[in-house]
Amino acid sequence: MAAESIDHRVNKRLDWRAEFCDPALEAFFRRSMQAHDACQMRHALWVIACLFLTFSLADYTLVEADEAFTALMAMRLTVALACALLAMAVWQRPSLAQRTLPINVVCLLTITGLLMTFRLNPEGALLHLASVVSVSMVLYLFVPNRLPWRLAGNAYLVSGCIVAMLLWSILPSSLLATSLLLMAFVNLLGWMTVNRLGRLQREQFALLLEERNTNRRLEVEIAERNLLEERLRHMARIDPLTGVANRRRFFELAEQERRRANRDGTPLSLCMVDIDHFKAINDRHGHAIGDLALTMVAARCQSVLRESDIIGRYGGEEFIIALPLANLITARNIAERLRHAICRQPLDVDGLCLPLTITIGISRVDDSETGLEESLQRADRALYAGKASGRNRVVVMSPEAPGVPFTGTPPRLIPVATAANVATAAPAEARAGEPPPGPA
Ligand SMILES: Nc1nc2c(ncn2[C@@H]2O[C@H](COP(=O)(O)OP(=O)(O)OP(=O)(O)O)[C@@H](O)[C@H]2O)c(=O)[nH]1
Repeated sequence: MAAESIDHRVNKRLDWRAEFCDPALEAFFRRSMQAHDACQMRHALWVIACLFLTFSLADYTLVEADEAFTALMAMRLTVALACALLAMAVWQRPSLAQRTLPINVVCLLTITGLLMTFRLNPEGALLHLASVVSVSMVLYLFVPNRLPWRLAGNAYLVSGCIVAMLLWSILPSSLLATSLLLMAFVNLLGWMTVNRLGRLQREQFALLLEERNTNRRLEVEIAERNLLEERLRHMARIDPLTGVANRRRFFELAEQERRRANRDGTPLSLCMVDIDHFKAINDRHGHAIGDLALTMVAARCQSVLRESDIIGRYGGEEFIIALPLANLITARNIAERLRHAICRQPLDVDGLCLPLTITIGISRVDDSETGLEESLQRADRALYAGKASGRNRVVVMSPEAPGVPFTGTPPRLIPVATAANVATAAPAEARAGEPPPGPA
């Protein structure tokens, strides 16, 4: 079971075995302890194997080199070999350290082998007692068996030891009671220690899980907040209806462009775009259709502009565009393209065919200006001049004659307004000395 599936239910309650009452949590704990248990198991097995072989030295001093000694050695070697084999198997497959069967088979073999030494060497009473105590402690402290199996193994060890001692009269009866007390004490101590260790481990594990759950919840919360912040930032920048920059964002970006243009000595032009007779669309078809039409006009304008151009909604049915690197001639050409993009084909708004036109007022930001306000006013004046002179046209306001716009007749290209051309009111294309339309 994955950590996520036991989320929110880290039940710290433990049973008499010092295991989690929740079986899923216990299984998860045991799985997470697998590597640790495997390591512990390997060490325990090597310790038992070494102990068994070491005690053969004592056998050698106590038993003469006869058949009994050979049998003892054979038994000790068998146990040591079984332990070594299991240790190597656990090294290969750590999951074996938590399998009841192989652990208990080796425990059974070890304990039986130990009891057999009683028979083969009835003289070494104290040696046997020491072996029983050692193996008992190893079974409790190092073999990562579950508590009932540890208790069962030790019960077999103690009862076998008592039976063997009585059967083969190994211990004088005066020492039997003391030995029993000693074994009972060792078992009590072992049980209490295992219980305490198990509880501590599981309490720590539960705390760790809780901490992990809290961290995960915090991560989710942080991600949600970041998303919300990003959405808010987006909402603070974008006009929700048309998807273009809102007025505040437009002026942030346009101001950056103005400073860059000023620094690099490059041109920057502003276009004020207003939809003609938009009120009539609202009145005739309703605001919902008006909204859709606004969105489509913004999209058509965007499709004509370059990535570096900045378009924003100025308010109502008015848009504003900053054209970096565009002098008035280029700006006028771009504005004409915008105008054509809108008027060349009626908008298909929700099945309705809406013929729309726009009027555009243009001004260039002058190098001497420290903000966008003045050029904005000029563009606004040009726009209103365009409205006044019939709409559906581009009007350019020259910085040299800011109060006097030049209006031309669509769809002809309209040159930069100057005092001279206003005075003569000659057709734009016929004006001599103007540079031809083209990139700035
Ligand atoms: N549907 C819709 N209409 C809007 C929105 N903002 C402004 N308007 C409408 O746009 C219309 C603008 O009307 P006017 O300022 O009289 O301009 P016009 O009708 O376009 O006329 P001219 O600009 O003189 O050609 C008003 O009816 C506003 O209600 C909007 O977000 N959605």
